[in-house]
Amino acid sequence: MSSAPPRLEVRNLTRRFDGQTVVDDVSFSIEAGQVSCLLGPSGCGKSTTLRMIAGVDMQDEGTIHVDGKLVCDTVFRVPPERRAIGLMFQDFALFPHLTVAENVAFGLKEGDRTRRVEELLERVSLSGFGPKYPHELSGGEQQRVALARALAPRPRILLMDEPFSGLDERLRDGIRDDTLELLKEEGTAVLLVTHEPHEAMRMADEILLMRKGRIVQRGAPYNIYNAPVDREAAAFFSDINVLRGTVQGALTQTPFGEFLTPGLPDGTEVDIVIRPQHLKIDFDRNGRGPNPTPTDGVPARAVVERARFMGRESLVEFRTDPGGERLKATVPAVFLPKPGTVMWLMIRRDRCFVFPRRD
Ligand SMILES: Nc1ncnc2c1ncn2[C@@H]1O[C@H](COP(=O)(O)OP(=O)(O)OP(=O)(O)O)[C@@H](O)[C@H]1O
Repeated sequence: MSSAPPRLEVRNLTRRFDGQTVVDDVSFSIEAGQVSCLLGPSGCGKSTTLRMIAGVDMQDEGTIHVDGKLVCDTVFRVPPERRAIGLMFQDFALFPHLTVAENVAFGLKEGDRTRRVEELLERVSLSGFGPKYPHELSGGEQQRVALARALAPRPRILLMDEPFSGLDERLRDGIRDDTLELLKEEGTAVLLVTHEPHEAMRMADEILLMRKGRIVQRGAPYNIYNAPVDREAAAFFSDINVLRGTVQGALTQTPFGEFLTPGLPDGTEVDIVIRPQHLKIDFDRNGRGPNPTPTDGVPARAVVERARFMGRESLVEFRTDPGGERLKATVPAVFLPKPGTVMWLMIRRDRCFVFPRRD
């Protein structure tokens, strides 16, 4: 392991507006070549965090270091233009009166300017676009120019705030992948802000899940998705089903049999959370369902309320009978049973998360 300090290190960053704490003791670091994603719902403090790192807003508490050098604390402050930090925001605002080449060259000194502009335009597949003006380009092309412009001065860190949200959905995944490839090649440390879990999963080496000004969980996309820290974190990434129950003797009774809920005192109310893709659907066999198994527990009888085809999968909504619990299941195929059809559901026990209820 290298002993070099992280490219970006944020420690105990706090920001208050009108007595309200909107960024609350946030700490994280990003290595060169790493893409980290601040993910969270609207208003949780993502952009404010970014603005403090960029230097256009100032924290009430905490420090920011770049390559081990202090860039900002509550007294000392390197101005934004001397932080070697590139910015790319949603409305990437190319200068309309400058050509594509002039836009990309904007932050560059004389010298290898022409070569760097050509190199970057080629890299974002826009060779030959140099003399054009922004209004002659599609949204996706403009976004690629904005990326080239942001990377041209070889920033040590690139801050991106919802950079893809203005784009046509069909273009987005391709542009995200191309962007990621270029960022990795350049070795820039990237902090990307988004409220879209899909975007974070696609782009990030590490996700920093933010809520009400705090980072509630951090980790690789796989870990965040498969080991959410609480019910809200699970629900942020997909629809969820919640089975409610009460702990009795380290067990909780559900329509799918007993669940082990060790370590929780008797009487604790728990939510057992399962994603729709981890419900298994089986047919009714003259009033009988499949046999119980250790991995899937006891089957529960359920009646179809509604089934919809979603393109990549079918979403079937059930109501357990007896019990009346609403449950959603997805199937990666066309599966559209009629409302009123009796079926049986089982749940992958290894895919369930148990959380003490908070509300
Ligand atoms: N200059 C300001 N003055 C007062 N309140 C502010 C200011 N800037 C942000 N806020 C408040 O701080 C909170 C966090 O805002 P911020 O823009 O950081 O959230 P966000 O997570 O980026 O949301 P979004 O995804 O909608 O941009 C919000 O409640 C916002 O209204």
